[in-house]
Amino acid sequence: MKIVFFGAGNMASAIFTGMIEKGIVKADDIYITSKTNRVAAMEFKESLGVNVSYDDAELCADADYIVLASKPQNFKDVAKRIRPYLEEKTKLISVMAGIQILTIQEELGKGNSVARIMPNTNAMVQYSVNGIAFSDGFDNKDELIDLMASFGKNVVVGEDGMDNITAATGSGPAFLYYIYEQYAKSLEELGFSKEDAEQLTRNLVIGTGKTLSERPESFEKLRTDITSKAGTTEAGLNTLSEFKLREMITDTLGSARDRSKKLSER
Ligand SMILES: NC(=O)C1=CN([C@@H]2O[C@H](COP(=O)(O)OP(=O)(O)OC[C@H]3O[C@@H](n4cnc5c(N)ncnc54)[C@H](O)[C@@H]3O)[C@@H](O)[C@H]2O)C=CC1
Ligand SMILES: O=C(O)[C@@H]1CCC=N1
Repeated sequence: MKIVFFGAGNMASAIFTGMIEKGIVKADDIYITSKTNRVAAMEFKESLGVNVSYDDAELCADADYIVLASKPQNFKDVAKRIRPYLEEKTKLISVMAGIQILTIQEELGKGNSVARIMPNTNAMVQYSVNGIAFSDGFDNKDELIDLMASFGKNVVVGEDGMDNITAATGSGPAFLYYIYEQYAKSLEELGFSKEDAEQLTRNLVIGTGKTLSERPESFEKLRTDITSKAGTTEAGLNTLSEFKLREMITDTLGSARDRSKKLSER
C-alpha cells in the first residue's frame, strides 16, 4: 500500500506516527511532502523511516491514498501539484477543516473518490476521534475505516455533520488543554510553584483520563463519589456552579463550528 501525505505538520505527523506505531502500515508505505517544514519532514524520515519526496510525479505514481493535510488556505497550491499526476485509482483523504468534498473534486477535476476525515492530535497516541464522511461511490470504505481505526475511534457522519465534529473533537483537545493551562495557573495562585502546579495538573488529568478509560461510571457518578456532604468539593462546586460554564463551552464550540462553516463556503 502507498499512502502519500501532502503536508507533514501537526495533524499529518500525528496520523502517520499513529499508523506506524500501531503497525497497520509499514513506514516504507508512507510518503510525505511539505512546503514550509522540510527540516521536520527529514526528521520524520530519520526517526520513523518514512519516505520524503518533492517529486510530485513520483509521489502520485501508484498511490492508493493521498492525504490532503495542508491548511485549508493552501489547498489550491497543493491541488496544483497533484492534478497533473493524479491517477484514477487514488483515493483522496482530506483532513482540511471545512473544505467540502465537492470543492476537492472540482479542484482536482478527475472525480476521484474522496473521504473527509476529522481526526485530532490524539492520533499520535492512537486515541483520536475520527469523523469520516465519504463521497458518493467511495468503494471499499472498510479499508479506510480499518486504517483509521489504527489511530482512533471512528464516527461515520454525513458531510453535514463535519462542522460539529470539527468543533467537538477536532478542536476539542485544544479547548481542554486551555482549561488545564488555567487550572495549573490557579494552582500557582494557591501557592504551588509553576513546575509543581503543571505536574500536579498533568497527573490529575492523566489520572482522571485513565479512570474514564477503565471505569464504566458516568461523569456525574465519578464526580458525586468525590463530593462528600458539606465537604471541600461541595464548597468548590457551589462556587463553580455560580459561573455559566456550560454557556461558555457552548459558545466556544459554536464559534469553532461557525468557522468550519465559513471555511466551507464556496
Ligand atoms: N492540528 C490539528 O489538531 C488538526 C488539524 N486538522 C487539519 O489539518 C490540516 C493541517 O493542520 P496542521 O497540521 O495543524 O497544520 P501545519 O501548519 O502544522 O501543517 C501544514 C502542513 O502543510 C504543508 N503545506 C503547505 N502548503 C503545501 C503545499 N503546497 N504542498 C505540500 N505541503 C504543503 C506545510 O508545509 C505543513 O507541513 C488543516 O487543514 C487542519 O484544518 C484537522 C484536525 C485537527
Ligand atoms: O484549528 C483548526 O482549524 C484545526 C481543525 C481542527 C483542529 N485544528
